[in-house]
Amino acid sequence: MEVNKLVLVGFMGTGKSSVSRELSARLGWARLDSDEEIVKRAGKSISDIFATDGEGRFRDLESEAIADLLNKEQPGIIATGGGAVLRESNRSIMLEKSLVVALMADAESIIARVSKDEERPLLQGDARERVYKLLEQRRGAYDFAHLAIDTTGLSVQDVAERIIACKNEWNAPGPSSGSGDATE
Ligand SMILES: Nc1ncnc2c1ncn2[C@@H]1O[C@H](COP(=O)(O)OP(=O)(O)OP(=O)(O)O)[C@@H](O)[C@H]1O
Ligand SMILES: O=C(O)C1=C[C@@H](O)[C@@H](O)[C@H](O)C1
Ligand SMILES: [Mg+2]
Repeated sequence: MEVNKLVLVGFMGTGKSSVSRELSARLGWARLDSDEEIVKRAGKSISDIFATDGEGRFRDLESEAIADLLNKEQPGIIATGGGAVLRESNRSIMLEKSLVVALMADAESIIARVSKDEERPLLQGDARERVYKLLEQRRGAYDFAHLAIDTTGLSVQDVAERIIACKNEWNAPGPSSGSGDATE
């Protein structure tokens, strides 16, 4: 069966939200974002959820949002929060229901990208130090994805093009369809 969901996973600032917008425009698929869904459902910002309800509550809302978005009938691109991969239940539903793409970038690119806005509670304080520490803690956390793309030095458009090429290859009929090692 042809894949009709793409899930983007990756550390903060690797471009999941931006690339999902580009993919949605090119494929005509719905653009869904677990962070945005959580904010909509909770009626408050991610920083407020962390501050008033705690990270555990945020993670529960995140798991619910991811499952609900993946269970929609319509084709879609789902950008996930940077920590969505931490729960095994999230990883398994993503792998079951979609083509999972991990976006990567080197630490300095991530720092440059995330310093443009303040909406990341886990990077409060010294963002540079926090990025290096969290990247170390999450080493390997995104390796479960079906494919990985290093976005360092690539534009959002370049990344979207590569993902579409991989999706088409994944769907293509043939002996290696869907089972080959598409990891870049
Ligand atoms: N390939 C890229 N090259 C340069 N800048 C980029 C690239 N991808 C994203 N950006 C910029 O980096 C910033 C963060 O991107 P984005 O919000 O898409 O990341 P994210 O992975 O969704 O982060 P989060 O996990 O925190 O939601 C934005 O300002 C975006 O314009
Ligand atoms: O990496 C993380 O744990 C997070 C990333 C963001 O997308 C948000 O989901 C939230 O700030 C937590
Ligand atoms: Mg995002």
